[in-house]
Amino acid sequence: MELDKMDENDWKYHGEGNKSLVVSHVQHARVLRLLKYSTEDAENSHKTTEQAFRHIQNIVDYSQNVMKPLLGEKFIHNGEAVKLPLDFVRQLSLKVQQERPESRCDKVMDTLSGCALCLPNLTQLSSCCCCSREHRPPLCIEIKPKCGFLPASRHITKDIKRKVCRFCMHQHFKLANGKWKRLSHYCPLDLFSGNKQRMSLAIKHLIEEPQNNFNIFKGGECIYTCNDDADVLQDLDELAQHLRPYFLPSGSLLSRQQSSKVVLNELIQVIVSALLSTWDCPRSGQLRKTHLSEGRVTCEASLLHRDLLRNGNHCLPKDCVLDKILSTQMLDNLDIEGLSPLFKRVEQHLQMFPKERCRLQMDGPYNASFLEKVQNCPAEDDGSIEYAVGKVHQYRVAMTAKDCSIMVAIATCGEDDGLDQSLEIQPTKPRFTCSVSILDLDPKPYESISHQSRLDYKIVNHYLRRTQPNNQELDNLEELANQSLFLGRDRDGEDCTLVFHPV
Ligand SMILES: O=P(O)(O)O[C@@H]1[C@@H](OP(=O)(O)O)[C@H](OP(=O)(O)O)[C@H](O)[C@H](OP(=O)(O)O)[C@H]1OP(=O)(O)O
Ligand SMILES: Nc1ncnc2c1ncn2[C@@H]1O[C@H](COP(=O)(O)OP(=O)(O)OP(=O)(O)O)[C@@H](O)[C@H]1O
Repeated sequence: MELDKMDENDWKYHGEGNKSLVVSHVQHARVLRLLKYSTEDAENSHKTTEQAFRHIQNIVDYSQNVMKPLLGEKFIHNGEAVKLPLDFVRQLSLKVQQERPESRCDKVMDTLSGCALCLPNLTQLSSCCCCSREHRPPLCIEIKPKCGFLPASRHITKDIKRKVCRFCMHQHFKLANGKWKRLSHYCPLDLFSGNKQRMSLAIKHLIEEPQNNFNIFKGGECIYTCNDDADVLQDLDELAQHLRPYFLPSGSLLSRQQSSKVVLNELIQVIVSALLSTWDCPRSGQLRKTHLSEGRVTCEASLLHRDLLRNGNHCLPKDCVLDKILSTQMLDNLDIEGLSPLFKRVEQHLQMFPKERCRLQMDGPYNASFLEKVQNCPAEDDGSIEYAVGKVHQYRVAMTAKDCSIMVAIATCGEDDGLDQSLEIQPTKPRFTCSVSILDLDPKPYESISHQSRLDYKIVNHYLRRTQPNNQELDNLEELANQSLFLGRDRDGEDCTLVFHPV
C-alpha cells in the first residue's frame, strides 16, 4: 500500500462496531480500521496526530504482545499503525457515510488525525490456493461469542449469577432498553460447551437472531447481518439461496424449502468443525481436552433440554479457538464483585502516588513486562498493590476476550487442491478449507472497570425483577447499590473512542 497514493475509490465500506469503522480495499485483501468518536468529542477533541498514532500503536502492541501469547499465534494477525493523507480520510468519510447503519451514526469517523490500523482482510482466505481455481468466492462467518462460563467466585452476592449466564441476563436488559426488539435464544455456554449438539443449536439461534453476534460474508461482501430495522425477521430463505452452491450438488432435486434446511444445517456443521479444530494435529485421535467443572457449563436460561445439558459431553479440544478464548476469559476469576475492592485499592494508591501509574503500567506500554504481570499474579491476596494491579490487568485482558470476534473463512476446494496451512474439514462431504482468526483485541481502558460494576448491578437487578418478582435478593441488591463503590457518571452518557485514556 503506497500511503502517498491513496485513492478513496479503491476502498469501500466494510463494517463497524462501537469504536471503529472498517473499510476494505476493492482488490487487495486489506482493511483499514479507523477510530470513531462521539460528536461532542469531535468538537472538544484536541488530540494530536502523535497521540492518535500512539493510541493505535498501543492496540497493535496489546494484540501482539499480550493477546497473541494467550490466544495463540495462529489465530492472531498483526496489524500496522499507519498515517494516511488527511484529504484521503476526509473523502473516504464522505464516501462511506451513506452506507453506515443509522444505529451507528451517533459517532463519527476520525478524520482529524489521519491515523488508522491496517490489517489483512480476514473475510478472505489468505492461505488457500484453491480460490484461484474455484468459481465460488470464499464464505466467512463472524461470531462474537461473548462470555462462555458462569462465574464461580466466592465474592458473588447474587446467586442467580451462578445459574444464568451474563449474556442471557443481559438480553432482557437490552430488550427493556430498546437496543433490540427480540430476545436472542443464543447462549454462549452452549457454544463453548464442546458438545456438538449444543453448539449446533447455539449457532442456529445466532442465525435466527444475529443481533451483533453473527455475520456472514461472501467474497468479502456482507450477505447476512442484523437488520437495522429490527422489526424485520431475517430472511433465512435468501441466505440459503446464497449458500446452496457450496453445500448442495448442482443437480439436487430437493424442493426450495427442503434444500434451505439442508444447506443451513451443513453450514452449521462446518462452523462447528472449524471451531473445534486443533490446527496443529487435525487428524490425531488423541486430542487433549479441557474439562470444565459441571456447574459452570450450563445456563438455566438456555432453551436446551435438561437431559442434554446434564448428560452431554462438556469439553473442548485443547487449543481449539474456543478453548483459547475461554481460558483467557477465565482470567477473570474473581468476578467484578471480587475485583471491585482491588480496583478501589489501586485507585487509592494512584491518588496518593500518581507517578506509580507508569510503573504499574496502568495504561501500557503493552509489552512482555505487562504480560508477565498478567501471567504471574500471585494466587492469594497478600494485601499488596502488586496483587491488586495484577488482578485488574487480568480482568481487563479477560474483558477483551469476552468481547472479541471469531472469523471462520471457508472455501470449497477441488479433489487435488493442496491445503497449505489451512485445514481440510469434513473430508467425506463437499471439501472445504478453512481458516480461523480472532479480531477486535483492543485493550479495555482501566477506567471502564467502574462502568462494568454498575452495568453488572443493572443487568442482574433487571433480570431478577423481570423473572422473579418479590425476590428477597432484590432488597440485598438495593442495599448493595446504596453502598456502591463507584459513584461516577454512567458511561451511557460518556462513552467515546477518542477520549484517549492512553491505553
Ligand atoms: O459490556 P458489554 O458486554 O455490553 O459489551 C459491549 C458491547 O456490547 P454487546 O453487549 O456485545 O452488545 C459493545 O458492542 P456494541 O456496540 O453493542 O455492538 C462493544 O463491543 C463494547 O466494547 P467497547 O466499549 O466498544 O470497547 C462492549 O463493552 P465492554 O464491556 O467490552 O467494554
Ligand atoms: N481484519 C478484518 N478483516 C475483515 N473484517 C474486519 C476486520 N476487522 C474488523 N472487521 C469487520 O469490521 C467490524 C467492526 O470491527 P471491530 O469489531 O474491530 O469494531 P469495534 O468498533 O472495535 O467493535 P466493538 O463494537 O466490539 O467495540 C467487525 O465486526 C468485522 O465485521
